[in-house]
Amino acid sequence: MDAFAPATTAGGLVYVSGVSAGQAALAEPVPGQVTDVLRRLDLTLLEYGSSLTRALSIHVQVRHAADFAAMNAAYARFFPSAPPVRTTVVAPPESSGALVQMSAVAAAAGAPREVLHPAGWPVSPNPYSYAARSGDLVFLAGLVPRDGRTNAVVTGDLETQIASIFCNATDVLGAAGLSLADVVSARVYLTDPAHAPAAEEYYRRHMPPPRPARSIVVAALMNPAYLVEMTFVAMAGKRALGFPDAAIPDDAIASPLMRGGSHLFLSATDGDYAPAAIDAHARTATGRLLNSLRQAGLAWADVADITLQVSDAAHAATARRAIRESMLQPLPAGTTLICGLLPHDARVQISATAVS
Ligand SMILES: C=C(N)C(=O)O
Repeated sequence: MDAFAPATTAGGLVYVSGVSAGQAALAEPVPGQVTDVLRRLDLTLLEYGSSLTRALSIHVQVRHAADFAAMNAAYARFFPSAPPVRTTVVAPPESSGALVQMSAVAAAAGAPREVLHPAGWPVSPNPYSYAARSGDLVFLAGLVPRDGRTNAVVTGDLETQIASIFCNATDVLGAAGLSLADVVSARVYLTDPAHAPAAEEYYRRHMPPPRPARSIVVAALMNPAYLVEMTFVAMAGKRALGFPDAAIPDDAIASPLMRGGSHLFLSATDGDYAPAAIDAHARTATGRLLNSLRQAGLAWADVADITLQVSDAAHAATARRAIRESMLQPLPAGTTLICGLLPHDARVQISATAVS
């Protein structure tokens, strides 16, 4: 019983669930697996009336940071021009032989697609664009502490690194005529949970309230010097709270649900805390998500895509089964991310995108 559909179409976008290489390619090294995964994404997108060339955003999980260069070389062959934005983190795909897992969001048939580049910036050293727009929705690449104007890696403490990410984000959003006040969704990847308080303090000072829906997890990144990566989605001039009646305090780190036009972004909901059983964690997280949807006048059927964050690969199948048992058809697309969670005693978290 799977909790995720292979893909869903909603609001002019196709959401494709996370996939690893098929059985026949699992014995291959990284280039063969990357090629197989991208072909599988393409086939699914074609079935849903889109294609890999119309991808807006790809999320990549690699098992070993040492495979980054080989992953990039194989990946680049699929995108000779105008590649989608991309976020890459070190996270073990669930299947034991898999070295890489990817999920995608693409423009549906007939929907516009355009990549954007900040004025004066050199091209990215890796095969991804910095921003991709479809209609009013703008996806940003996972931004790392690398000065976009020079491609120099920014070392230093967490505050220095986040400052460089916010500076890059300002330039990239500017290329779309947007600002940080238009961000509807943020995903934060920290390499060390001890950095969370400093990251939250900087984020609170620089992200204008009401702050976007957000998830924050712990994962290693592609360059050992990086302490943080952030992925934003923005919506031109249409950001609004998902629950218009709910007062969100100005110091709240995230809004539970942020609307951008017809798209709704739900912050990651926690399950129970250790030592509860994993299925209880997953049911609680699903219940909280459903509650947020109901408060916004939405239902499970409006969910297009979910990210299931679990603290251990051993929890993934149990969590998915419990989610599947607590929800109704139709199934959303989904990705499982095995990573460190915050707070440290969380075991399961779920974030989602819905379309009304
Ligand atoms: C830094 C990235 N966004 C990447 O390599 O995907």
